[in-house]
Amino acid sequence: MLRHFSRSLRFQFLIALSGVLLLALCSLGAMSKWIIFPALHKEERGIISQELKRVERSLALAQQELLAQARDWANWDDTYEFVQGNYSRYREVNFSPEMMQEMRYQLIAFFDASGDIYFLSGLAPDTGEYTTCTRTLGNCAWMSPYIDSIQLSLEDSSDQQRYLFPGASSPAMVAVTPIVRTDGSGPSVGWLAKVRLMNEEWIAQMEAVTGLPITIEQLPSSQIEPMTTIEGDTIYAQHLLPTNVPAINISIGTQLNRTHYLASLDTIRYVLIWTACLMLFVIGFVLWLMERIILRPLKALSVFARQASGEDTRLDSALLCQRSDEIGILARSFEQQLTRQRELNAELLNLSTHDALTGLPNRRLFDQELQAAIHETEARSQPLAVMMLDIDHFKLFNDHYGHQKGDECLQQVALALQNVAASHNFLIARTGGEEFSALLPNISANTAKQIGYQLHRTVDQLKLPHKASPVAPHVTISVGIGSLDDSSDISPTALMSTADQALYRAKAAGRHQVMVFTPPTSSASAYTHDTPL
Ligand SMILES: Nc1nc2c(ncn2[C@@H]2O[C@H](COP(=O)(O)OP(=O)(O)OP(=O)(O)O)[C@@H](O)[C@H]2O)c(=O)[nH]1
Repeated sequence: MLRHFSRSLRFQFLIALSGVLLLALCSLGAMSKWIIFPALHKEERGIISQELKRVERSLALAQQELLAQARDWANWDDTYEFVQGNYSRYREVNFSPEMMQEMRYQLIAFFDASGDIYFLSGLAPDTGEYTTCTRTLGNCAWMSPYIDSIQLSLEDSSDQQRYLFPGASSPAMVAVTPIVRTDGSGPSVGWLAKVRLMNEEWIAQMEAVTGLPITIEQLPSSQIEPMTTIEGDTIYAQHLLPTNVPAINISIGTQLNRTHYLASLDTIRYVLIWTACLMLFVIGFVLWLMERIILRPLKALSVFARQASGEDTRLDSALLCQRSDEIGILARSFEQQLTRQRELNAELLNLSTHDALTGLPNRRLFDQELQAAIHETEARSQPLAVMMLDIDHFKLFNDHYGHQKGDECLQQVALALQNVAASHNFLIARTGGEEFSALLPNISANTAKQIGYQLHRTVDQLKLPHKASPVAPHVTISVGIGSLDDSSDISPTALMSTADQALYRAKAAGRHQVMVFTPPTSSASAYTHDTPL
């Protein structure tokens, strides 16, 4: 059963379409894994990268703003005069803790033309205490690292500059610019530097401006952090910015919620699952269609063919033959061939069991029927009679009238004998050249004798001329009758031998007579009959 199914078209279609489905699903999976998901991921990284650049631009703007504020003060005649000691009230007029807090300056430093400290004003990072001094000592000691870095930068460049500086608690942005007159004329008489801490307060302001969460850290230069990291439903991106202290970098970063990305993933997964289900349905539907349109009719056709080859008369091909498609054409031509084949078979069977000249059953059919009749007779204990009939002096007929006339004579005699056989419902066959045999089941020897006379009379009544016959002027026959009761055994040969012996005695007694079998004398026991088995 399983072996048969594995060779069927249904199985082959199933395997082929399952293969197609598997290939399509693998393609979908591969496309998702190597094209769709990476594209989404790239898009997500692109978005966070752009947001980070926006934060960096805001930082650059903040630095630019601080530099502009420093330049505003440095390009002012009052400052110009103050640094040269010509404006004593400059401090009182321009400096106050409120101004420092409002402007979020941590430190404002003035340097003379030789780069030495002229005046310092700042808010202590720890206490917020406002101090002014001319040296980085006492309350102004916290200013020392800033001042050192500024003086170092003055050595490198005499132009204005801005940079990031790693502070003790938080990094700071520094802007340094030369002090000149308001109209920009005259030589620089010193430098002015402003320092603003990038502390939590500053970060909060930046977050308000950008609308993004911002993290700022100071990292050793040796520590290289990845640009982008993903943790759960959050993606982080950061950028390392150099400071004027080579050993330390400042990392500025931001983060985004991945809900958009995760929602896209969910949507794509949903689409993929539904696509797979749809494909499954389509392939199932195709299989169903194939089953209905091709496989079922083909199966019916194969059943039709099997039944036809088995000569099954129950086959019903009407539905198949009514179809207008290729299967219908195939079924119709198959049925036509089958009908033709049956006709030929019937013709062949008829040819093999009937005599071509007279149309009577031949010896082959007679012997088959004889065998069957003996079995039947045995089983039911019924009588069975046989006859042998022979045209008298038929050689002389042929010699006198010719072979053609002899054939016609045989046909007429056969027809007459057949009519009698049909009326009594027994079988008569042409079993030799001019010899006929009759099989009379369930008929006693006496009744057979009556029938023998009837046959004898019938041929007589034909009055077929036979001038050469020494017996009569017309064609006559001799009849020998035997029966199962007369036979010592029940073989066909033995049974036919009784009729043959009776015929021989009819011939010997002068022909043109009916003779019933009588047991032979010892001298007559050598008579034989050549009926084959
Ligand atoms: N025309 C014709 N003659 C046939 C046919 N078959 C056999 N014969 C002839 O039938 C004749 C039979 O002759 P025999 O066996 O000598 O018998 P017979 O002449 O009838 O003599 P008895 O039977 O003794 O009365 C032969 O001449 C055969 O040629 C046939 O199909 N057509």
